[in-house]
Amino acid sequence: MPARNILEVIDISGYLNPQAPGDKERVITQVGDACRQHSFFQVKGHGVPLATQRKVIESSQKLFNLPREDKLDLSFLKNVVRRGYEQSGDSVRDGDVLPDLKESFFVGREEPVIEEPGWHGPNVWPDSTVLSEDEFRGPVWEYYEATNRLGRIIYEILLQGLGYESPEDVLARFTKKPVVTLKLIRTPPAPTTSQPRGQKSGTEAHTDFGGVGCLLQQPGHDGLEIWSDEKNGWVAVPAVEDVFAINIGDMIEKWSGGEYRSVKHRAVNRSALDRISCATFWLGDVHVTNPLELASDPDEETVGEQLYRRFRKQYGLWGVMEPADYSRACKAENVTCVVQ
Ligand SMILES: O=C(O)CCC(=O)C(=O)O
Ligand SMILES: [Fe+2]
Repeated sequence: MPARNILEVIDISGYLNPQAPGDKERVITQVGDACRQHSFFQVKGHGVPLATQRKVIESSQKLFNLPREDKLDLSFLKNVVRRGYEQSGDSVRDGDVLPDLKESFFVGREEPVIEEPGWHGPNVWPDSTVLSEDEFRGPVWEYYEATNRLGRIIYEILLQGLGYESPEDVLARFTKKPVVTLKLIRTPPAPTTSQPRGQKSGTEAHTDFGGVGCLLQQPGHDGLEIWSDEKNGWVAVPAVEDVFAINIGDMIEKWSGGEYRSVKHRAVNRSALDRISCATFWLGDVHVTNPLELASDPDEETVGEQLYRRFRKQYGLWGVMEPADYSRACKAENVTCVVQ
């Protein structure tokens, strides 16, 4: 396997629109090698239109620039399907004393009613008098759909790299209604005064919960750093327009028997300006256990259970609800909840 640069940008257009025999296979090999060596790679030629990327960054800025009260009206902690606004300070990473500084906004698959508390239901959108459809909901949804497609394609490529010749058949086992979450993030500049223990900025060091993460950094606003065992240090990933950073989460590490590992990363904004990033996490169906034959899981943990385990820890400070509590919360808030 040729040694690959951790910051290599792989052009996946040969997979999406092959022009010559071997184009698809070349991409599959490049991605597979990058995953085995670094569990991280970047892509161009991905099919997400540039205009869609630019608009989602502008829309995110508009949302985060709203008055704090307007944002807190949309709080994800009040929402039974965990959509909406996460204020700075809500999330704490393993081993850290103080919480992340970043603020976020969560969007997921749009369902008309709460089908499954904690997972599937309507999104939370700012009222159109606060941010019009054109200013926020439209561009954000367009981006959600485009990166939903990209995440699925990356999964397809990863599965082929693991030796599955018919990725569609494998995907059919765990993606009937996959959880796909978009997180819009604003990371403030790192504080200039000396830091209390554990708090640097933005998003502290962590691995992602689940499957494939597709991250767009606001061009020119670096921040993402990947841990490299080889270098025994952090590697800064430059924020280049039209390039997505892709990383593997804990669930794929488990499912692939460690062949693809979950990479530790963090976001530190070393500039004087705010930084926007947009992360789409492509997971799987809530109730499936490992659909691959590469590793057995004696606990038979489902996708949903894995996510809850991590989510509870990360937001434990604020008492995140257990699944059963969601239906009670639905009743209390008088919202439709089809799961009791
Ligand atoms: O903001 C970033 O660049 C990284 C965010 C991230 O790693 C996450 O939200 O899981
Ligand atoms: Fe992450």
